[in-house]
Amino acid sequence: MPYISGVDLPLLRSTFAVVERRAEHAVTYFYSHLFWRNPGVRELFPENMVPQRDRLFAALTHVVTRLDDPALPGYLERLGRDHRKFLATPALYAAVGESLLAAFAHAAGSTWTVEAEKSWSEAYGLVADLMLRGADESAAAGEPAWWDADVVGHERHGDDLAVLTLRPRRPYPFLPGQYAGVSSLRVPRVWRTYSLGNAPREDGTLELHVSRIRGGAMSTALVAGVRPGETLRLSAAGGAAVAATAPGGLRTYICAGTGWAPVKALLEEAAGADPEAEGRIFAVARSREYLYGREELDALAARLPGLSVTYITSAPRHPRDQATERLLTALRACGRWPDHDVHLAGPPGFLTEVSEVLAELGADPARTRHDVLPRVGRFTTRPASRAEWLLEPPAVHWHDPAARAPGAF
Ligand SMILES: NC(=O)C1=CN([C@@H]2O[C@H](COP(=O)(O)OP(=O)(O)OC[C@H]3O[C@@H](n4cnc5c(N)ncnc54)[C@H](O)[C@@H]3O)[C@@H](O)[C@H]2O)C=CC1
Repeated sequence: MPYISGVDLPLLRSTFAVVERRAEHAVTYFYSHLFWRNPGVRELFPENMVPQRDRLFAALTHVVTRLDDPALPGYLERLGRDHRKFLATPALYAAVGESLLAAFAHAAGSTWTVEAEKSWSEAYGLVADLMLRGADESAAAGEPAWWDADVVGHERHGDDLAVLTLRPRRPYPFLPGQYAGVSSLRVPRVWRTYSLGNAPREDGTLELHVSRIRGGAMSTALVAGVRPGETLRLSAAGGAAVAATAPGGLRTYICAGTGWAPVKALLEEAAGADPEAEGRIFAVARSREYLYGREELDALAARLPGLSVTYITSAPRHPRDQATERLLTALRACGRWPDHDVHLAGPPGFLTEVSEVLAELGADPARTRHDVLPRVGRFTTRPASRAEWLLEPPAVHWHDPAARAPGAF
């Protein structure tokens, strides 16, 4: 049963299938319409609109393919709560709805009937209402739209890596293994997610581990620009890769690059709550110079003597991904995979490759935990038909705020 009554779901999906095939065209029309009709709105969006364009259709696809999913209202309420950081007002939701329908009408051509328009208008209204309800509830609970956090430490590890220490100005609730949206005035209105690199501390400080991405404005600003004394913004912590292994349970932690950050947080938690923990840790980096967390990992391993530690890097002058091959060889030599919880963090390609091999080795996919990471998609790589979406629904670029940290704000 669709949870949205009065909306013709098959009609909604068939018009969306037509619009999706002309996605690039529809998105260009949508933003032109939105900015032309609402001149003040352009400045709410980042300067670089290219990633934004993919995000719009990824989000729409997520909603359209799940209109009959009972989990959708909760998802939309959390999304609305998260959108407070974009300063999304009821007027903006209304303007977006108007431009979306105009763009759909334009892209759908003769398939855009009065009935289709009515169904889309009703469906958008319901989506916007649920998102606004989530935003209102979070504001009524006293949750800020974002947390200001002062940079109190900035440690460089070579040209491409930095560990930032932040002190939020008000209590920031999170669980070990979660991530936060981060924004800097150096790159206005852009938000990127980074894992929090520590378990909650008494002094409230947080670590962000940042690897500079070629051409990435935010990662470059955080690694090479930001200095102590500056202020960053954090959105509410989210992420589902947080369930700690029950005391006494076997576990394997595998991290690559700055995927060390959430694993470090989980290990800090285990060192406090479960020092007898048994299992293994694999820390992977493209070269020895990129193993920036070695001292901390050795110190944590000393507090967790039941966990073996293996460092793996590519051989000198070998490609970055040789480290993954070496890791997979090491994982194949390990036993008892069905008995282990596996905590994984690292680049998306790494997660895909390692998860597949772990499943072949007998690890339980339900006990293999990692964040849902965005696929870097362009229109050209988007599935072309509804059948393809069903086989391989595109991942949503917005982070999944499903597992927010509990607590007072
Ligand atoms: N919560 C999480 O899961 C976190 C994920 N990350 C992700 O990690 C990445 C950071 O990258 P860096 O620290 O620069 O790591 P990196 O680019 O130096 O990669 C580290 C290692 O991962 C493996 N790897 C990388 N790309 C691969 C691919 N496509 N296929 C197979 N193996 C691959 C290689 O062995 C490489 O040596 C970002 O993509 C970020 O999104 C970062 C922090 C937390």
